Amino acid sequence: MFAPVLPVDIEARAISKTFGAVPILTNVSFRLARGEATALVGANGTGKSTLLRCLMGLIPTSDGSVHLLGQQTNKATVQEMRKVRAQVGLVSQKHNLVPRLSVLSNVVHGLLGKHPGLRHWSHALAPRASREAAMRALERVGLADFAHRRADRLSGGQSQRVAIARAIVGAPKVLFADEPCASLDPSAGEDVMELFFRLVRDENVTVVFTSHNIEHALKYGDRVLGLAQGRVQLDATAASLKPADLRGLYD
Ligand SMILES: Nc1ncnc2c1ncn2[C@@H]1O[C@H](COP(=O)(O)OP(=O)(O)OP(=O)(O)O)[C@@H](O)[C@H]1O
Repeated sequence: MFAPVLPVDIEARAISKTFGAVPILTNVSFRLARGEATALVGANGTGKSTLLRCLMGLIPTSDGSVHLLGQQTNKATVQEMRKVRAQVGLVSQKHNLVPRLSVLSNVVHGLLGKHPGLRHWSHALAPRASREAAMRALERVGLADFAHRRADRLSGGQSQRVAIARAIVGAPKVLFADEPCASLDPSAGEDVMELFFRLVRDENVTVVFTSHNIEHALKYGDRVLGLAQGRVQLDATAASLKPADLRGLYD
């Protein structure tokens, strides 16, 4: 019997990226299967965030191609890209909530990709189904009681949980997380990582996350991709690695 072949949700084919004349990413290739969590690690400035932005189609590659959920991003029409983006969520290092709006409105914003337009700007305007989906997402991150609080009256850990609710409200197939707990203290950071990975594992979401925390990379990643000066230096299952194998990336 052959093991079933999982669909590939994200593929980088020999991608390179330069800013001006400066090479940032060079000949980066990998394929990430459905439901796989990949930790992207490497020293400061080695190109992790740039790679995430290329994978999401937010910036063009200089060479090579990205295939996200079956769509070659540099060949996609605006409508095709919109369709892909509606199935993709992002959790960034700083939660990027709109401070003056309610927690619930901020979570409703997670549906803007699926329903572009003013109605998904504020929970008061949003259709009932969207408000209910946002409430369910808040329940899943344990913050239903905070739905009507202003976003700027939350702690860092609570804000990041709201950002997670916003990322999952549209039931994405793929989630990108750029140092999701970098701004949190170790205990709040651990809670956020536990919660995030419990939710994504429940839904078989494909995840790419960056982290400077070697323990997190090995604990939450199925696979670890290590970048050094914009090249893939390490590509292995987390189970086959020890912390020392990753420390070399920081020398
Ligand atoms: N828009 C841009 N224009 C010019 N250079 C850029 C731009 N964005 C990033 N860079 C440069 O690209 C390099 C890689 O940056 P990037 O943010 O991808 O690294 P990183 O691995 O995510 O770093 P960190 O771990 O510090 O977050 C850096 O030298 C950065 O200055």
